[in-house]
Amino acid sequence: MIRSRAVLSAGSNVGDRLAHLTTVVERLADDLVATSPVYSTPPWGGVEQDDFYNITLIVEGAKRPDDWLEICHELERSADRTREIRWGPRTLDVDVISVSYDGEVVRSDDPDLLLPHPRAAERAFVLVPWLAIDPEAALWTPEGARPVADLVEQLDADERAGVRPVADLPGVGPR
Ligand SMILES: Nc1ncnc2c1ncn2[C@@H]1O[C@H](COP(=O)(O)OP(=O)(O)OP(=O)(O)O)[C@@H](O)[C@H]1O
Ligand SMILES: Nc1nc2c(c(=O)[nH]1)N=C(CO)CN2
Repeated sequence: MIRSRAVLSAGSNVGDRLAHLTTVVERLADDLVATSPVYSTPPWGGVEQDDFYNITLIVEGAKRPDDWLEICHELERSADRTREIRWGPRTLDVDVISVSYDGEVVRSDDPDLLLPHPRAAERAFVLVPWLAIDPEAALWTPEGARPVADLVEQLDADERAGVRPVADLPGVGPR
């Protein structure tokens, strides 16, 4: 099978947030290209709740887009993730932000796997960690491919400032 590269975003704001994010890095260890530091991030989406810890990861392997999504769901299930409130508190949320084959970005309007993730461009908690591990990163948006650095610049200063690095996961700093 042809290798694909995916950008994944993981977040947690219930229970041991670092432990939950560590399960993601451990599960993906064989495919890992880069893991961002852990960022503390204010809740996005309007629901009052505790701050999240977030990471963005770049992974590469002989996998189809659905395979990456399945791993995300498997990780959420292992963390006993429940979905009560949209954009509400959760032990672990893992989203597929973008998938590409040899630089060619996959676009999907399948509601089970929208690609690139339609809300990524608005989320400092995705973009800031992504930029930290790939300063050249680009995200396909309805306006075309946009450098992640420009998308970050265009976010509210407050939103950007709220996203703060707090830790590297044990043994898995950026590389
Ligand atoms: N790119 C994607 N990554 C992850 N899930 C996706 C994606 N596109 C569609 N989905 C679907 O979205 C559904 C809801 O996912 P989830 O509960 O994680 O949403 P959410 O994290 O609350 O909100 P958001 O989608 O805004 O991040 C899942 O059933 C999943 O199949
Ligand atoms: N800061 C931050 N906010 C969120 C997050 C997240 O991972 N980080 N995930 C959500 C679920 O969709 C809703 N809001």
